[in-house]
Amino acid sequence: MTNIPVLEIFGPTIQGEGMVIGQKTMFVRTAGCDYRCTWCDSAFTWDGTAKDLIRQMSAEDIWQELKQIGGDNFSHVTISGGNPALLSSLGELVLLLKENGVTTAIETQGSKWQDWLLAIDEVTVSPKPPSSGMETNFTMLSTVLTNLKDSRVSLKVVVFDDTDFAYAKDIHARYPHIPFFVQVGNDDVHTTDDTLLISRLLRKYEWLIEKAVSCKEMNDAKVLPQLHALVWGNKRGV
Ligand SMILES: C[S@@+](CC[C@H](N)C(=O)[O-])C[C@H]1O[C@@H](n2cnc3c(N)ncnc32)[C@H](O)[C@@H]1O
Ligand SMILES: Nc1nc2[nH]cc(C(=O)O)c2c(=O)[nH]1
Ligand code: SF4
Ligand SMILES: [Mg+2]
Repeated sequence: MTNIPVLEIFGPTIQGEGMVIGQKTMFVRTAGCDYRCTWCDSAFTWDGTAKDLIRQMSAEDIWQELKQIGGDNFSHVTISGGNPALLSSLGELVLLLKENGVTTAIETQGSKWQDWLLAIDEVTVSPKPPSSGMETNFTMLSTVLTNLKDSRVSLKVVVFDDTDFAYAKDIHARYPHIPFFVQVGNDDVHTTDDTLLISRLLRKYEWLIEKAVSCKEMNDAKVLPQLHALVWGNKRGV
């Protein structure tokens, strides 16, 4: 069945964010999202601008393309989007990767559940702070996190300002036993001026570190930049 809408397959690169930052990985980016974050760095997955690039693929098609692009140089695949948890059809891909000895990770915002999430090796759940313009459904988020209680899961909140930081504290307090990450927000996702962007992101990283180290509720949190943005700026497919 060619029923997985794919926008990008790329790598190997490194995971630039969160719980397995630095891990060599391939990426599969699916199309479509139930959110519309104001600052989304992958808005082309849902705003229509890349609709002609969407390919309806089968799990086997995706696996063949991963091998064609990555050769022998990968053993890990990250599925992102958009929101991949919109797609029940991804279960087949997750199974196929597992059968071939490939470990898997996923990026999702915790607004939807799929049973195949239980077969993913590293699940990153990233609820959205006020600056995104989105509202968190805490009932759904709690259901997702409860279902994943025996999985390797982490929470990652992108922070742009003080209000977002307060939201991040609240999320960490609600789910204290889940490894927690705050991530620098990129507020200029279109610039091609890497030098300017990188120096800005580093200043924002310093600001976020300052916030976290002076906050006792964040004693157990990890503070990270988007490593890929510091290396490649806003370039796509890295
Ligand atoms: C593009 S999203 C796709 C997966 C899923 N929809 C989600 O948001 O978790 C992947 C990750 O990028 C983060 N992200 C998106 N735009 C960002 C930005 N402008 N600055 C920093 N992180 C961003 C999201 O919060 C999420 O953790
Ligand atoms: N290198 C790299 N790391 C990432 N971590 C999360 C990404 C995403 O867009 O979901 C991403 C991405 O697009 N590239
Ligand atoms: S949930 Fe993720 S993909 Fe969807 S709009 Fe927000 S950041 Fe973008
Ligand atoms: Mg990204």
